[in-house]
Amino acid sequence: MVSSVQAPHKVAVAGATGRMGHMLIEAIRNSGDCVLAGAMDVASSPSIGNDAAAFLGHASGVAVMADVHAALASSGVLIDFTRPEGTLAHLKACRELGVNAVIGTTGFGPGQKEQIVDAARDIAIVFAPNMGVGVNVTLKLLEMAAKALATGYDIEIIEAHHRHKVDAPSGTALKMGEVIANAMGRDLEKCAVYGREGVTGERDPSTIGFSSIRGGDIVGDHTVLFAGTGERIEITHKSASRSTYAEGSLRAVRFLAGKRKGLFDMFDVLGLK
Ligand SMILES: NC(=O)C1=CN([C@@H]2O[C@H](COP(=O)(O)OP(=O)(O)OC[C@H]3O[C@@H](n4cnc5c(N)ncnc54)[C@H](OP(=O)(O)O)[C@@H]3O)[C@@H](O)[C@H]2O)C=CC1
Ligand SMILES: O=C(O)C1=N[C@H](C(=O)O)C[C@H](O)C1
Repeated sequence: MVSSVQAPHKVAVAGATGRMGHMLIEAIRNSGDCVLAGAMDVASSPSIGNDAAAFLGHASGVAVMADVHAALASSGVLIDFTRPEGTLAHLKACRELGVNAVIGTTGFGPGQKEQIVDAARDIAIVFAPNMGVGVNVTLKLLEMAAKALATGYDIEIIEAHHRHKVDAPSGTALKMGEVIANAMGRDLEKCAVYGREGVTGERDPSTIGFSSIRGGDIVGDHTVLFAGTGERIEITHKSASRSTYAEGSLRAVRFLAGKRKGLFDMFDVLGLK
């Protein structure tokens, strides 16, 4: 449902010339209740100074800027799909200016995640490794499957992404592992196995395995395999377009309208908790 609370939502986009940046600027333009109020990218980007919607053949009146504070000056919320170090620098500025944030970036280490938790004491943040509705419903299905298949089934998570992706396993695969481990009362940090090579020995039944494939223009595929004796169950989600991530991000923007502080995820946004 499209909320009209505080609409139009004034949205800044970080990584404005990236794959998700472009998808978000197009989704904002088509949304009806959000307006592009700021756009930022790294200082070395050749697009600095250009209109942020030029790639659509449209003039938004918003230039891509390297100055984070200037790009946030007219915005109520930032959508950030960049890199962990960039997101954390942007978040510092959001905190100083009282701008809320939707964070889709993946690849954060534990200390970096703590910084996001800390920022949520002052501003409202939606932080999720996958903004797509379908993936979040898949996470709920996995929770149910993991409880029912707690013994006798080996769990393997296989993800495939495009050749440009820089982090592995994907944030979504790690979240799937976390949801499954929590449902089974296991600690993912202790039971995760990342890739296999050489003489590995027999499989330890308490482990959750991760395999990552990188190639071509694969948008994002995730399969969780529950391999038992005499049967196996596979739960798969495949993304065919990044538009699902952009639409989910705009749902997060609407969810944050009127919120002052706190850390939320897409289960909160979609009412799946
Ligand atoms: N949560 C979700 O639903 C989804 C999450 N993602 C995640 O979003 C992130 C971005 O993905 P994608 O759009 O494909 O990546 P891209 O590389 O296409 O875009 C990243 C953008 O961020 C900029 N950037 C890079 N480093 C920094 C930095 N240190 N500070 C500020 N800006 C920076 C890049 O600029 P330049 O190109 O000039 O370096 C580029 O404009 C990844 O972490 C990815 O895993 C992706 C899709 C969905
Ligand atoms: O880098 C990507 O492209 C994606 N990243 C996210 C992740 O790491 O899970 C979400 C989606 O799979 C696409």
